[in-house]
Amino acid sequence: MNRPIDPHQLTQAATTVGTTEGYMPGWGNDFETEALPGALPQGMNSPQKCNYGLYGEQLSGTAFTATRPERTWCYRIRPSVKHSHRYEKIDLPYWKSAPCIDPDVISLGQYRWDPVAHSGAGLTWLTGMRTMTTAGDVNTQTGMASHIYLVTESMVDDYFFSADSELLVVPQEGRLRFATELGIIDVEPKEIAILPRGLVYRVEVLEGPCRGFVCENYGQKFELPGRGPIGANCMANPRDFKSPVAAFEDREAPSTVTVKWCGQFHTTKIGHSPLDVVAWHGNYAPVKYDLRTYCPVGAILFDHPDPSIFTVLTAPSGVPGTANIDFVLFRERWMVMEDTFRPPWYHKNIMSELMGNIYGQYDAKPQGFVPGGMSLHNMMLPHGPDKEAFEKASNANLGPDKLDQTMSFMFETRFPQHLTEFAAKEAPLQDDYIDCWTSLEKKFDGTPGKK
Ligand SMILES: O=C(O)Cc1cc(O)ccc1O
Ligand SMILES: [Fe+2]
Repeated sequence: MNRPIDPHQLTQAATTVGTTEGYMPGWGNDFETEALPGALPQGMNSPQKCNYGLYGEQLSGTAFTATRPERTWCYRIRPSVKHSHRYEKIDLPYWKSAPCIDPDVISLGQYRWDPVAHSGAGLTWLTGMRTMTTAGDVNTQTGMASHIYLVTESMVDDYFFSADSELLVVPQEGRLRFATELGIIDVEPKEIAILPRGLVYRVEVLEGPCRGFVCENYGQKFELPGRGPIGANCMANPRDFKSPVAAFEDREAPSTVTVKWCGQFHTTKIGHSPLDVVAWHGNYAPVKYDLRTYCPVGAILFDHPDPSIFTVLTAPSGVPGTANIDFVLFRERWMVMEDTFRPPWYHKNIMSELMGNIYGQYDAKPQGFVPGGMSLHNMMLPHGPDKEAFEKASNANLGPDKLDQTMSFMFETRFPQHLTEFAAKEAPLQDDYIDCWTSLEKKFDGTPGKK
């Protein structure tokens, strides 16, 4: 059942200069937005009485004392404490958290999956989340989980927030709406969304069925990577990230709020929509980004750079230069390098590489890594182009060549990734994946010259 939000129940801030279709541009800006005139206090955060009888409430995504605190002030119909009746534990058996190490599952290896198929069962954002890998430890706020979501049904009077993580959502099929406390974000394939830790939302199906990938980041928030010698432009540009304008519901209805907290799920009943923030200001907000605006920079004479050149966002681990997670995008681009083996080289990496295909063909794996599919090349395990890609690239005529109609991505983490039981036993794992390298033959015969 698809029940998108009823626009008559929702009061959204008027689009103003600097906004596009209900979104405000800029990564990490200090935004201000109000859905009713004068709802936002000016010049201070906590007036003795807020206009319209609203309650002021701060949502902090960083420690109060962080160097650059990230927080948002919300002016809402009811404070969030009104939402917290007793919590009851519930089971969402397919949504796992680290540490989740199953002794019967081997994670050491190279793995690839076909797209997880829709089952025909009605699944929501909560019941349709399928964890593939976990890394680190949710209790120490390190590492991540990767998930596939299969969503066919809207949440109706049901709301969710994750105290454990921010969620990076990468749609591959269908259109979703995130109706959040801070406004509405719609996403479709070739776009991404980030839902900050602690933010309450409801997920609706705008066009189903919906499938996609989620990186659940237990650690420090994603940020734009330092650009170094690349300078101020190209890659992901700050203005292409969009946060929603304020939108609220004043609706009394028996509802539930489910909370993910230290890897467990609890639910509580409330009597109204918690999406009741009439105005807000701050720099801790959900955001969407169109991957087509990512401007790739690469080698323009010879050789193949490290994939970090395609980093869209990075989540620091505390060790400088060593990310908890890098989100890396392999998109359409020109290949122009002279006398160069152009696809990814063979390699082993201390970081572990979880990849997903959004659409098209990935250059190192022309077959088998299909849209909706995933692969995992875990810590220090060798991988690289399959036989077909190797032969083609070693013998190609090296004119300028456009890699067209292609978008794959990588969640790369400093921690080893552990397969869930679902990934190892239920998801469509390709048993023959490692055979893609079997037929690479020895070409060395002791004589110099190119073979
Ligand atoms: O393994 C992969 O396909 C991802 C990747 C791409 C690349 O261009 C260089 C290194 C790398 O790990
Ligand atoms: Fe790799």
